Amino acid sequence: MTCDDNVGAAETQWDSGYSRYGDDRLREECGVFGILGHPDAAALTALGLHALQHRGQEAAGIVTYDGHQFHSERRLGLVGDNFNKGSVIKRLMGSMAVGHNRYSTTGNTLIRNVQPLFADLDTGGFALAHNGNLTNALTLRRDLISSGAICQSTSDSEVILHLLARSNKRRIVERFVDAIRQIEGAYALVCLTNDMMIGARDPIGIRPLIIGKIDGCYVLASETCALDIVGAKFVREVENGEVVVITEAGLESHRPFPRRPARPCIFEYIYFARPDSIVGGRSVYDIRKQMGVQLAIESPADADIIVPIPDSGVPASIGYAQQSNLPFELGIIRNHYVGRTFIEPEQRIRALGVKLKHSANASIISGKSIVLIDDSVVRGTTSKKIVQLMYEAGAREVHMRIACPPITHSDYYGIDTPSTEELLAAKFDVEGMRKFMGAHSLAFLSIDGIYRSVGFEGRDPNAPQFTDHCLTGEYPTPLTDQTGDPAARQLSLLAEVS
Ligand SMILES: O=P(O)(O)OC[C@H]1O[C@H](OP(=O)(O)OP(=O)(O)O)[C@H](O)[C@@H]1O
Ligand SMILES: NC(=O)CC[C@H](N)C(=O)O
Ligand SMILES: [Mg+2]
Repeated sequence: MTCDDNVGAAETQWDSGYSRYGDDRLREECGVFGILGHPDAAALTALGLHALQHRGQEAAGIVTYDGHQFHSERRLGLVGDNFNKGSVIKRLMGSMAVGHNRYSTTGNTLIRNVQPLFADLDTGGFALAHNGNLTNALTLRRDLISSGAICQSTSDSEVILHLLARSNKRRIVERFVDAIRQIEGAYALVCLTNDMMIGARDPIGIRPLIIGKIDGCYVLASETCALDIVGAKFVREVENGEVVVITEAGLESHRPFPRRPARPCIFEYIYFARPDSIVGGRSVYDIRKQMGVQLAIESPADADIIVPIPDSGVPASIGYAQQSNLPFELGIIRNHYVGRTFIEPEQRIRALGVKLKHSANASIISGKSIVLIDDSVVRGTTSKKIVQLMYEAGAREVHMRIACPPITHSDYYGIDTPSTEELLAAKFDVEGMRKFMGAHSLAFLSIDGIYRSVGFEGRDPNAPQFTDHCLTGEYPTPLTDQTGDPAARQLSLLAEVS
């Protein structure tokens, strides 16, 4: 099957539970944002989503409530292309809004899967924005369908709406708690009802969610960079397993799960979050720089200059250069009109994207022995292309250094890896990867090096401080859908093109 076979194909959830529709895409994260009680709710949500664009480039949506009706705009494409007109923002009336940037993990890139999802419940309207991925969604979906549910989308997130609708509890918050007690996996949720905004994080807090305030109004967002853009002040994080209910009267906190230690995803620090965000009380930029420092301590290289692979490799390169006392040089120039390539849906386009995105600054590279630094290697598309580019620009030696350990396992919590076999580090050992890339030498940061960069002495094997399943294969929740009946992975018989 080629990538193009994806178009118009009925949707099936394949072997490992990932959404494979004939392409080998690796997708990640989503961005969520919500605000209650502000006259410019839709405009601020559009700005917040803009700041969170790095978390999802596939589609964006905003739902508002004006006291009488909900208004929804859900579009395929970037926030800046779809929510840049006054007329669109004007249509989104009301002082309550919730927004979402999507990268699909379950369900194709179709308008019916674009969030926020909306349902008319007997308690009123309910809009849902979800970052993460549910690991028992297919099992729940099959049960719901066999008891009469008619699913409107093929996204895992929709099961939450059905569970809410079917709950026999009276109050909406009780129904919500009833619903999230049945789901497994990763979720940071921002929801809107007729009179409240609800935020929730899964019991170990895999995906981030923070609380801010602007002009006396509460804001919920995936990252602090979304607060900064609208001028909101950071209040605190929504804690793991916490449900916050925000009304005009203020914020109420609920604890529907037994208390457990948090285990947020280590990849927020490695790649996902924006470097100017503060995640878990730590600056992402500082941590990435520390990853570079640790990498230089563990795997020094005899070279002339340090060259970052933009964008995410930049902070680690600064740390590596400082630690090794070598000059930091922009040997690769990044084209600003190409986004994140790792999250590009199709491998063919991703490969072209990498080519378009990075150009060699030959006057810096020529004749030099260089250390190339990137934050991570997934398929190896970027590193292979860039090593080649460096040699073409006249590099004498190219030493590749990666500021995280090899990614050997797939993710089930909001990053859509194609299959474990397609991860470069699952196919080859370090020497095999070096040969694949064509580099003179190759080294990865150790797992303890990652934990040291975040401020610990190392990884606590008895109670790991983060979930690092992609690096260790230790999954922190049951993977129910992986053990279920493969027949249940047929998501929809309907073939659609958009
Ligand atoms: O091994 P690969 O499959 O190529 O994936 C890894 C690359 O993808 C990411 O960059 P991306 O272009 O997505 O985003 P960035 O601009 O934030 O670095 C990451 O920073 C690596 O450079
Ligand atoms: N990456 C995400 O957080 C995706 C959210 C949800 N699972 C979807 O596919 O729409
Ligand atoms: Mg990169």
